[in-house]
Amino acid sequence: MSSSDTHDGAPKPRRSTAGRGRPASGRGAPADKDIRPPLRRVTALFRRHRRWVVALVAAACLLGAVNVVSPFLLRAIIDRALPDKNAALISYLAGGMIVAALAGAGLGVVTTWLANLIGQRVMHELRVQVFTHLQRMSLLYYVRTRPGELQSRIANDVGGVENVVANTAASAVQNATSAAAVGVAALVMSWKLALICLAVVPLFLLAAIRLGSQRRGIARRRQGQLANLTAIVEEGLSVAGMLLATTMGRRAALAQRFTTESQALADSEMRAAMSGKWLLSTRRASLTMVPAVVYWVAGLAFAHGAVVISIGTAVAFTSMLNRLVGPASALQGLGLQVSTSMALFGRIFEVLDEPVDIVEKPTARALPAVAGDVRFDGVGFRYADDQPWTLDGIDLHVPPGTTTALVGETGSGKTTLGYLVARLVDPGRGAVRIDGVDLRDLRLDAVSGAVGLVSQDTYLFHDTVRANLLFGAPDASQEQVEAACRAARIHDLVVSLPDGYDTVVGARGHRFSGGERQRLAIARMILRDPPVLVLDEATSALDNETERAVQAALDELSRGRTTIAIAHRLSTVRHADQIVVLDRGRIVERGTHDELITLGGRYARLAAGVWGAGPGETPADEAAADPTRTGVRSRPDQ
Ligand SMILES: Nc1ncnc2c1ncn2[C@@H]1O[C@H](COP(=O)(O)OP(=O)(O)OP(=O)(O)O)[C@@H](O)[C@H]1O
Repeated sequence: MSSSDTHDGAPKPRRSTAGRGRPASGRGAPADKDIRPPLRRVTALFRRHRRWVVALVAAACLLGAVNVVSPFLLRAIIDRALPDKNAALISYLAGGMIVAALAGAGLGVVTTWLANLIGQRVMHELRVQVFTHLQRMSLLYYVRTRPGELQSRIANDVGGVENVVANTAASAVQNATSAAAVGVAALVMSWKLALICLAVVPLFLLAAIRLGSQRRGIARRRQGQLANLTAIVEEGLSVAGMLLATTMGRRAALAQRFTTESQALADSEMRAAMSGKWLLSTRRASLTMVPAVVYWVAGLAFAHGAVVISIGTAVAFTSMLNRLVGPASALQGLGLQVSTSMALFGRIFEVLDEPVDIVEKPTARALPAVAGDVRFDGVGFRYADDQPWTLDGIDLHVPPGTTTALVGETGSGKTTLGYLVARLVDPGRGAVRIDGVDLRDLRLDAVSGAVGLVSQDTYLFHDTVRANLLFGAPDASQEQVEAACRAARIHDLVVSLPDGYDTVVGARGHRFSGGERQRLAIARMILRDPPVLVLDEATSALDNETERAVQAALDELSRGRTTIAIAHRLSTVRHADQIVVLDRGRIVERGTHDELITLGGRYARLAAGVWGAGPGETPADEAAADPTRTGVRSRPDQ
């Protein structure tokens, strides 16, 4: 289970900072960067399936042998059975050719089946490996990775390799063994003729090598362009992207970007399809010319009264060479496909090599009964080594069951502090502890079981209300689901819908209003029941009734839990056991509302500016406060 399991909602994206820190491959790596992996690494993927690989090679060798039997039988028919007019021998030899053809067909099916089996298993494992590796990546990785890039790596790159491995592995093995068998049989039949024919092989190899590197370059570019296209689709054809493009009048510009990328992709596809076609055609033509040379040499010798080879050998030899044309062409084509797939493997390994920054120690422990005591001991954090500290010298104690409200100007580090509690990021200095245990010494599922994060950007899957609610607590009963929804003040609304709890929430939950989505997220967290809660209150203005419903739901959720709230509501702050004021990553004030108002410092100024709150105010004054509360925090990117 990942540490983000209890996190309700996707952490806020940061357009402005996406480029900072270590560049990730995912952030639009140059499309033509050479990332060819070592062959050893690719073959290692197949090692687990070596028994099947041995079976495949055995079947293919058998197929190759069966395929060269017929020319020998043909030679015997022409040179022996026909001159002797031996009917029995003719039937016997022709029957043998029919059996060989049938056996060849059967073995062809077996090799195809085996190759697909191996290919699909390897690709399935690779796909799962990429997905699970990416799942372990931290929040920061996702912030800096372009949307759509990872989908492209899994769908286009693994899919591309899959196509090559599964579909052409069979013909690779079949053709290689067939070509080898034909070579051996040709030497046995007439070594002189065979040597003449084999002389052209090095030329083919040279051509194949040159074409291979050309193809790899094209493949790398093409995959990069595919990723670009996927990213544009992901960004432009989502609810948020469509809204942005429409309201900003950028639909045409987006379509133009898509058109340009699509055209570039079409050009690459064209180049890929045509690369080396002339070379290939010339080579195929020269192969088909070889039989003419055989008849020429044998014919001239025969015309001059010398019998170099028998007519049967000449016919059988050329029929065997015909069997070489197919495999040789296929092999050269395969060489190109292998080059292409190596480029794709390179892109896949690049993702697999991305280091995981939030790791679980081998000695990590569980946390059986969590009291919910949260402590920051001298915590410092920065998003990259070359950046200033976002948080510094943070010493904070949040006793079990109490509420701490974080307030401060925008960019002061409140959200980052919340991320540290949920171990979405690790501190650079000091330690964050729950019940006295450093989060880095806990198992990741212990952290996600202990800390729940409700962010303002509620994330719901495109699934039913029930499935979304059960995401964090799959074993919860219908009664528990309903109780959670009642507590979150959303049950009545859900049951009033025609499909009730089976209503599909739509992409990212857009079938529901912002306030309803928040309450669904709160119900989901109530079901999950974490002892520690990080609450990022929404800044968006809700109407009074929704506001009250959300507030009641939040109160219900926080009850009995250690709550660290990034607070925007006066009620949250006023009732907090402790208010912590952050300024440029440092705690500058702490105390209760009344204490801090009396102090007359930064909090007092902030409270007066945002809520109009002054000394001695009662909670009832809240109703008169500015409901938008935008002064504390504004997010240009939301
Ligand atoms: N992924 C990131 N990479 C680099 N810098 C970041 C990243 N996320 C946040 N920051 C920076 O860290 C600082 C603190 O950000 P944080 O989101 O914690 O502040 P905040 O108090 O929650 O602000 P707001 O109220 O606007 O949400 C800001 O200067 C911000 O630009």
